[in-house]
Amino acid sequence: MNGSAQDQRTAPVPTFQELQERARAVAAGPKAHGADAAIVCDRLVRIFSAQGVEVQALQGLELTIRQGDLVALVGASGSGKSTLLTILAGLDVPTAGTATVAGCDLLEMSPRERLRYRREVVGFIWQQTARNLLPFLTAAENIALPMQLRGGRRSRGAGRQQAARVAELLEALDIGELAGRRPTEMSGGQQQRVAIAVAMANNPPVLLADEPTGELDSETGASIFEAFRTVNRDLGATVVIVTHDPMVAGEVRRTVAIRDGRTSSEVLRRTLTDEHGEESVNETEYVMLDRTGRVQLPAKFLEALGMQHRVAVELAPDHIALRPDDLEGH
Ligand SMILES: Nc1ncnc2c1ncn2[C@@H]1O[C@H](COP(=O)(O)OP(=O)(O)OP(=O)(O)O)[C@@H](O)[C@H]1O
Repeated sequence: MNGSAQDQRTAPVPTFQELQERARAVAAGPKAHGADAAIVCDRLVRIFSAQGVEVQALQGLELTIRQGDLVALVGASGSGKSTLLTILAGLDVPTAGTATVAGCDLLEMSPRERLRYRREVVGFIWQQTARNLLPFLTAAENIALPMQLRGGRRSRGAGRQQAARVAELLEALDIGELAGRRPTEMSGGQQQRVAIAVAMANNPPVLLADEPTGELDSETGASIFEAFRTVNRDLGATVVIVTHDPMVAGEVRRTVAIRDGRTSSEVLRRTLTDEHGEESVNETEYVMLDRTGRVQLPAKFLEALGMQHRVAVELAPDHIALRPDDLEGH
């Protein structure tokens, strides 16, 4: 811009640096609860009725997952993990409560919006390797398919963009040599890595996986987990993995346990570096506190101290102490 044009300006145009500072200030300002979350579930309930019997698979589940997190969901068989995941995937609808994923309200979507949601907002990986890929297509064709189904107005260059995205995903997940192979020509682990690329084809902000390493040996499982880490770190997706695999649960920063259709406890892991540069992993276990003040204590803690029915509770300046009931029978 020349000098005379600058002189004619009435309001000064902010510099790039000023704009950056403003953006930082807005980002650092106060936020509503869950505003920066990828997933927020509030009092989520799912009741199934089968042959006149009602099963409460989710019983008021609360869960917040931040953008960019890599989270494992664990819990006993029948605790409600898959029910939660299928709701988050837009494949099932809760009976009550609210669930929001990447700003989409899962209870309010029209069928058309739900279809778009499943194609563009969440990627999903099933445990059964064969369920994730079409058997008559090669890996590269499987990865291109979600982009073709997304459709919209076909611009010139769309095909080139799709081919570039396929190449990008093949490289990011280190599966370039599988591009021309059909699922029957791949191992289970290779199929799952291709499945992760398929799920990420339309660059969804959230990736969900139900027992993705369930059919694989532990070494192959570790390579699949590495692929999830890549997707989380390099492609920026928030990743939620339902797993029984202790290796997976032990590697993520956050493990959320589900019990009887509710989030019951979680473990947060932080890597600490001491003054000698030695790294150690610090694990802290948390239990959920609901809005009425109820907490569900880990069964192993209760068993260790023989706590049942009633516990003595005492307020200290910085904590609440729970002790076995020493007046039992009174
Ligand atoms: N379609 C359905 N109809 C009836 N009951 C169902 C249905 N889906 C799930 N349930 C019931 O809901 C409860 C939770 O099931 P869910 O599959 O979510 O558990 P899970 O924690 O994923 O178990 P697993 O680890 O064995 O997969 C179980 O009691 C199950 O029998």
